[in-house]
Amino acid sequence: MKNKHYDVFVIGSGIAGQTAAKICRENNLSVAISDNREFGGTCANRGCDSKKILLQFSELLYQSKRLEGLGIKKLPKLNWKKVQKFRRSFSNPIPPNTEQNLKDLGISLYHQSPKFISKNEVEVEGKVVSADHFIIATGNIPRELDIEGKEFLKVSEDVLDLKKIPKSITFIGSGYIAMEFACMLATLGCQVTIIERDKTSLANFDQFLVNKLMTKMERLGVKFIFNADVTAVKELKKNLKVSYAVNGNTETHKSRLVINTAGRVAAVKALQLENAGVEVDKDGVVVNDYLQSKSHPKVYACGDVSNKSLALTPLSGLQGYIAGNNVVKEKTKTFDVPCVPSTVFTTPNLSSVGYGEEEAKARYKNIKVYQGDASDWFNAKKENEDTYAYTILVNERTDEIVGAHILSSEANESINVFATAIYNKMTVKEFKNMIFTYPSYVIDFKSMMEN
Ligand SMILES: Cc1cc2nc3c(=O)[nH]c(=O)nc-3n(C[C@H](O)[C@H](O)[C@H](O)COP(=O)(O)OP(=O)(O)OC[C@H]3O[C@@H](n4cnc5c(N)ncnc54)[C@H](O)[C@@H]3O)c2cc1C
Ligand SMILES: NC(=O)c1ccc[n+]([C@@H]2O[C@H](COP(=O)([O-])OP(=O)(O)OC[C@H]3O[C@@H](n4cnc5c(N)ncnc54)[C@H](O)[C@@H]3O)[C@@H](O)[C@H]2O)c1
Repeated sequence: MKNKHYDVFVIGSGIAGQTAAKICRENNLSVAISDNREFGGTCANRGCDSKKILLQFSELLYQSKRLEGLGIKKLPKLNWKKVQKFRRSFSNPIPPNTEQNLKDLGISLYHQSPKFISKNEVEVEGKVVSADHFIIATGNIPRELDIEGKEFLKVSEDVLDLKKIPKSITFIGSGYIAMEFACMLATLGCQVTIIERDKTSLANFDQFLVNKLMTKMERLGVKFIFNADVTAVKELKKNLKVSYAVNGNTETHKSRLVINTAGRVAAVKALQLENAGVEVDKDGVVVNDYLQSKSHPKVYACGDVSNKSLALTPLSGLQGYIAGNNVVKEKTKTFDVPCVPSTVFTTPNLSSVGYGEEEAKARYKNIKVYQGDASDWFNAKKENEDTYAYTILVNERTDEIVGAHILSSEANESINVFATAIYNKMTVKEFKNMIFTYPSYVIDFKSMMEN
């Protein structure tokens, strides 16, 4: 077996791995990167970007439906084949372009999963490769459900790649992925059912808003089944039959497709990390604030696969930046969870930044909660949209805004204004002193913070 040595060996070519690899290379370290799938990672190949491209078509149809009879005479018709062709025009070039870009920087590429064979060596493509540092950036993969018939389950990337809109679909779990796809497919005429083990959807989000979102989704035709444990999937002639336990009874539901959206776990199995003594817990590779493996400091982990991540693209990029810099110069940067806005791209969007109500109440003595339904405000009415609501949290002692949660058709953009405000510790008074464009959703934020 041939031997090779690099200063740094990066595993995974998503945003985290690429960012770290480039920083190391820019600092003249010899760098290799491996991926056992197409280069470029989840977000660009089979996640955020593909999803947003598809969603804009269902959103356009939804907007047209809202305005049907108010000026829209005929609803647009979708050519799904063309929609998919358009989506692929973004995702197909990602792997070759990513590879070329990395090669141009002088980074060596491997197209296989490495296996650790000692603390500083992996076996990959028939070679034993040693490195001074390893950076694990292998991301997350769907959590396998250990149920009868699990081989019939599809996952999120199959939904992104649908050749046609199915007549019916069932999602197991109602987190980000299921809720986003459910809105898209229901709008496109698919019968959507969500089977969730918990008593609610999106348990980490503001439940006042989640309840309004679920009511809206029910109006779109989505059926929710809560407190249900899926036990089996069976193949019928045309459909799949899902069996689930609810209130001590076994019930069944039939649909054309069943999607496992019951969460994602760190992709570490193939790496044989036990041979390097790298500790892993239920959230991923156990790292310290420098993103160094706690049990093996020459190994770093960044992005979704680290146990300090929130599986979001901007955070994975940030962690890649921190890990790369710490490899170049030890202990130069630490990861403190920053103020992270996130959006569930549902209909309407559910966006959130800062503390939730419970967290804020636990952290501060007195919290002012501005909460309400804004569906009769101008912005919603002009779109004939029936769902628009908010929860904004303010530390009463300092008047600082500490959390904002918005359910609106464009919250994915406007939440960034609250992200800026919270990051800069703005008070309500300071926020209200700002001039915003009119008419806009952002200017409504001032009115939301009235008594
Ligand atoms: C459907 C979907 C929609 C999403 N939408 C959003 C969104 O709208 N906004 C947002 O912020 N986040 C979104 N996310 C999450 C976001 O995609 C991830 O947080 C982000 O891509 C993680 O980046 P990463 O570099 O850590 O990992 P990844 O991008 O997953 O990269 C890991 C890479 O490692 C490779 N790999 C895995 N195992 C091995 C191995 N053994 N050997 C070699 N290589 C390996 C993989 O093939 C992959 O290329 C979405 C995720 C999904 C699934
Ligand atoms: N817009 C975005 O930013 C975006 C979009 C998609 C994904 N992501 C990231 O990817 C991560 C993974 O998303 P996800 O939707 O797969 O997971 P998730 O963790 O958000 O949701 C999983 C859901 O499945 C439920 N569940 C778990 N086991 C179950 C079972 N056996 N039966 C029924 N329900 C079960 C959970 O209670 C939970 O509600 C997210 O946490 C997020 O960080 C982000």
